[in-house]
Amino acid sequence: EVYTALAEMEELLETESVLITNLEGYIRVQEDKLNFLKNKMDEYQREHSDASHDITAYVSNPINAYLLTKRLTTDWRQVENLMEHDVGTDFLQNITQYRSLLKFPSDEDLNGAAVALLRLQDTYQLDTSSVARGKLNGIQYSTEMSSDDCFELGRQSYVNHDYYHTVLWMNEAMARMLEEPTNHTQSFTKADILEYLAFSTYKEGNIESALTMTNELLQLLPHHERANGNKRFYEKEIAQQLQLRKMKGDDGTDEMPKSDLPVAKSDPAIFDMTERRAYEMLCRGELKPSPSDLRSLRCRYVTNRVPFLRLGPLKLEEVHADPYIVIYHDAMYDSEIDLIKRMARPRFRRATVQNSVTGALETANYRISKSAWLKTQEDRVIETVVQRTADMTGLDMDSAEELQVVNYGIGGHYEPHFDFARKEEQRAFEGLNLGNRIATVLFYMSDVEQGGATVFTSLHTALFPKKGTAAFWMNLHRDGQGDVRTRHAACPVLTGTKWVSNKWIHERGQEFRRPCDLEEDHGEFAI
Ligand SMILES: O=C(O)CCC(=O)C(=O)O
Ligand SMILES: [Fe+2]
Repeated sequence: EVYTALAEMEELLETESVLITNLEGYIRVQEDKLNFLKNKMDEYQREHSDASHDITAYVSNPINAYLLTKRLTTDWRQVENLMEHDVGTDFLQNITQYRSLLKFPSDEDLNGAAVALLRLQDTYQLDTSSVARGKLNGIQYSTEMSSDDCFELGRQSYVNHDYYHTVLWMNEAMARMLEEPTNHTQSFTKADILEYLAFSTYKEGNIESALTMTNELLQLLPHHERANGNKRFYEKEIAQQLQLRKMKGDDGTDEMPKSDLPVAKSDPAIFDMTERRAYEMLCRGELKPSPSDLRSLRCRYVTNRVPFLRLGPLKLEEVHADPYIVIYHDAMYDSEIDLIKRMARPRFRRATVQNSVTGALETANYRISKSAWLKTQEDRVIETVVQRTADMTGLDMDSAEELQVVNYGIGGHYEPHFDFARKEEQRAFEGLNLGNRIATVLFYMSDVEQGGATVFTSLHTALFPKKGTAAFWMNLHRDGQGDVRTRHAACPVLTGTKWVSNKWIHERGQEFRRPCDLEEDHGEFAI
């Protein structure tokens, strides 16, 4: 699929450009054909009206007689042949060939892109009509959505069992439809919208509104069978509820209202509402650490860890005291970033997560991105970056994983998680034999126009990407236990593109650099 990385979606524009050229070609050939036929018709008409003035005189001229006969035999055959010849075939064949050469999105991509748009709408509290008008978080972009686009998004939500967004987008489709000039090629009618709206409104628990909409639908199409059945159901249900309110008791034997609209399985929510609220508020920049948390934080140059740093000190900014989280500025240079992106692009694979039971790597909707791994020895630039990571962390890099380069897709995100493996995840990092992930270094390789922050849900701390900076924190306490306070997430990218790379460092080899202890650390700085 392509929707999981914007870097890959760029290729779709190339596909589109080829399709446009192809369509242009088809239209030109079709127009030539029609022009030829039109000229022929004019010629026929001209001759015919001449002849009609005096039919006898016309045919009595042997030349005319010959030409008339010719027009209706060989000339006409040519017309028939041309009418019969379907100029579309060649162009369709071309498109079939392109399918194996060019990148085409699939239905899964369409669904992924739709779900992404809805996720952005929820996380950033974007109101439906602003989104439809191309406004994202107050910034007006050039794109607008037609009623057809809104209807499709509503339908997609319905298929995903997401009745909440179905109602929002079907209402928007209706509003837009009434504003737009009559469109005869529209794939849906007002009645279709009402049917989706009524059923989804019922699913959302509002039977009265569902009934009102069904009645409205029946005014348009009085014999709509399903709507008539649903109307009876809703009326009965409302009557029963009224009765129930008077005296308790309900036999609940009624048949459910019917819908033949397609439905797919939905995902269960994966993190609790309190954390979700914190996560979303952090993503929107609405939740900040308290002033007392911020008071102790400093910026400083790091010059003493290795001699090289006297020449090129690291620029450290503390962002959280306990657990200690810092940002290094100018931790990766533009030229390094360019090369790393170039190396990663052809190797992108959909990012996976580890199944906590089986240890297997699998894809999940809560992590939408593509990633690639780069080995230290592959290029001098990677070596330099890894050396700098050693300087930034004071940790041994022999036990570090390869550099993981990540590009997020439309609304790409990674929901709250720990980078370390928990006790129950016995099989995590199996085979590496390097212990748990003791530390994370997260390089930001792009600015992100809107959204895409890294947020620590229990620390109320958000890091907004700035190209060239790197975040660093320890995932484990001194006693080797995971520090649950490091739980973090990547917020959905609202606009712009987000590139990061991860360097995960493991426990093995850090014994003298960060000696372990029988106790947890208590607020002492890690570096
Ligand atoms: O992209 C981000 O901001 C965070 C990524 C992350 O947490 C991860 O890949 O483990
Ligand atoms: Fe992470």
